[in-house]
Amino acid sequence: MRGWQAGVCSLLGAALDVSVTTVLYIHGTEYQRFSADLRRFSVSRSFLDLWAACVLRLCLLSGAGLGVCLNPAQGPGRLGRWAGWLRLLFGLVPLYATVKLLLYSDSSAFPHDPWFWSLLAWTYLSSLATFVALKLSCVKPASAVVRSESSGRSDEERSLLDSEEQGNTGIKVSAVYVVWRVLAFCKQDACLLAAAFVFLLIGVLCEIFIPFFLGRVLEAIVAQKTNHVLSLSPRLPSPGSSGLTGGFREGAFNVAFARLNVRIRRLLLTSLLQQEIAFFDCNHTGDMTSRLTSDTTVVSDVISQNANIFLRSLVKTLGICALMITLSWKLTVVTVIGFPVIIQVSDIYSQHYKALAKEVQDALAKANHIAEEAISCIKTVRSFAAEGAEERVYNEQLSRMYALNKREALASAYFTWATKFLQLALQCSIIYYGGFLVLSNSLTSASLISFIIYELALGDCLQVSAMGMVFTSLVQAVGVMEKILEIIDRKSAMSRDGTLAPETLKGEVTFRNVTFSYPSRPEVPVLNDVCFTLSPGEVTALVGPSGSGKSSCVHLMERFYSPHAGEVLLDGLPLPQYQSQYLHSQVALVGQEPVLFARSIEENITYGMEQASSADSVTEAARKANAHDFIMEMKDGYSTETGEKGAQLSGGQKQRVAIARALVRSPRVLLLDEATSALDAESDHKVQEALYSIKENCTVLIIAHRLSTVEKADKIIVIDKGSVVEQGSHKELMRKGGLYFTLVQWQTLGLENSPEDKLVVMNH
Ligand SMILES: Nc1ncnc2c1ncn2[C@@H]1O[C@H](COP(=O)(O)OP(=O)(O)OP(=O)(O)O)[C@@H](O)[C@H]1O
Repeated sequence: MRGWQAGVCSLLGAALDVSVTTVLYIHGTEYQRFSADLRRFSVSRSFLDLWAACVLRLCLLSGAGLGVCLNPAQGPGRLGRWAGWLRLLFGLVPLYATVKLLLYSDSSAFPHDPWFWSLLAWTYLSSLATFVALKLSCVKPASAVVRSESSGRSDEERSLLDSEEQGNTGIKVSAVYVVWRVLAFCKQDACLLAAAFVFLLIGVLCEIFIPFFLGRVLEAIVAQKTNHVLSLSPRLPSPGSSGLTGGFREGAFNVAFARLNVRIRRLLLTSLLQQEIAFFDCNHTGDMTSRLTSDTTVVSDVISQNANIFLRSLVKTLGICALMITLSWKLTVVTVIGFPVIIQVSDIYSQHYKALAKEVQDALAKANHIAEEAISCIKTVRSFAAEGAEERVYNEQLSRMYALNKREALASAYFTWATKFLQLALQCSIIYYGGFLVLSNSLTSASLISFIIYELALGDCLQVSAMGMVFTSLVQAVGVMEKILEIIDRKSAMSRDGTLAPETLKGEVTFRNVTFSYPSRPEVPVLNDVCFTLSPGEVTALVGPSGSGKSSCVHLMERFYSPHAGEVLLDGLPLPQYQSQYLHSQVALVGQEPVLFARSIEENITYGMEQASSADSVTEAARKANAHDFIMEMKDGYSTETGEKGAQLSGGQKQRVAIARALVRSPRVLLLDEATSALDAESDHKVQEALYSIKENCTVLIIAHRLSTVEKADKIIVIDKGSVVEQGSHKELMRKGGLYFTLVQWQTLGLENSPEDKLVVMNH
């Protein structure tokens, strides 16, 4: 419902409310009740106060409704900020009505007064309706923005635009949904949890009869000076059985939540690994690893520690309430009066705390990211003497987190004060009213003693010692879990449901009118209507000034991104039609900065291969990549550990291992993006020879700044500012005297070929 519609409904509802309340209050037509009650108001007999409360509700609702109608854009938001306090205020009305019920219950007219019962029922009903109206008025108006601009964009861009509006990961989830999902994750352990719950029920049942028995015993000893009631004790459930079941309950819950922890971590990593590359361009690695490491730990710890206590307290609360009602419904009403206030205070607190918990997690993830980046790039940090700067940035994030922690602590303190105060007020009311009931012979002293013990136990269940703390922690866990679910539920913006996996593949790659820009910077065009073909059995070189879009072509061939317009075809069929696993087994890439994993050289070469390849094929690939000799010179040969990201190898060694890793797969398409840039001339020559020798079975694409390495290529494609400007063999292009000629000339002079350099040369 739109904001203004909810506002109008609120106004109409408020008018109806005041009309019905007035009719019920004056018993239809007895207008003189107003003047009579004004002259002789009695809190236990007159109901003018209930009518006045209704008028107050009318004023507040009309104000809120008018505000939303007159300002549909900002009204709901503003009202939303005050909704918690308004609900608290409106919640006091049914509480006050309940007090009136108790006061009026002593009157002889009480049981047979239909007007009173109607007025009471209407007050409860209208209070409930007020809550609903308030909720609807806070609904933000539906966005009228039609996303026409985004309709022409690729999936990734649309997804990233959504991400900007909804947070980095693109999905927002509510607290109810979070709890629902956690329960769904627990479905597989339903039997274990059911067993734990049965133990919990038995334990709680054993516990809650103890105060009942204690009341009888104390009354017998103190008032009747006898202890014969003690003989009843063996027939009552003993605390011993509660301890026994407690152990089983604890164990079963812990096992179930350990399994939940494993499941959440597995799902999270699976979802992360399925995301499109653009997602990682826009989200920090630190944030993602923080979700996997600290956030999942927080969730599993909090849930395993607190869900058990929470459930136990909840069941105990219900059992205690049932016994309290059987002891005295009037005293139970007095006790229950405090509940809505406690719930509302908890609600306001939980909203605030949840938002804070999320901010703390964000600040922590940012701090982690800074530390992680500084440590992993320590050489760069040291070479720029940036240790101080890194420390400063890290400290700033920690200070931010500390400030948030302080706000969390303050909110926690307020919550404790509020709940403690309410508990005290409730206990005083029960003792005062209970004493009155005993003195008027409406209640036995044994029942009062039992009731007071129950009330204390109920306080323990609901307040800080049990449910309060547990509630706080669970709210925190919900905030953290929301972030985890955002990732688990995120569907990759790039479909990976292609099914093609032909037995034979020629390896012809075609760029057909490809236009592309990176999803993280959609306004910057990178490729413009690019057309070219890489033919099987040929070595093709892609050359051009730095930033002209060469690596971007490779990214599209690897399907890291999707083109904005046009298509990339493999053997005449669009890449998305191929099965992802198959595509990457047929198209191998050696990137500009190849990444090795902290494993042995052999494991790095065979990385990701489903079928173990023979030692011979590994050696063969390493020989072609001119890596075999240096590997054999190492003490552990192919078992040598490469260190984190291959840090224990030189740049050239890393490149050669990476080339071997590509060659061992016998790919149909081999993409080499500056793959030999760190090699010395001799190694480069040997690797180039090997690459030219495998071209019979393979389509080879070479991107190289060192133009001497591409002279022998069957075809050279020259790309500039995202467009193909020339194509042909080295000789043809040299004859043509275009950009390629200029670049070669410039390199022959020994200068780098930046776009600026190129322009200067062209002008000459
Ligand atoms: N992940 C990315 N997100 C946004 N923009 C990018 C990304 N990668 C590259 N670009 C931009 O795309 C353009 C083309 O980059 P690309 O890496 O394809 O050029 P290149 O010709 O391979 O350059 P070089 O020879 O220096 O490697 C550049 O302007 C670059 O800033």
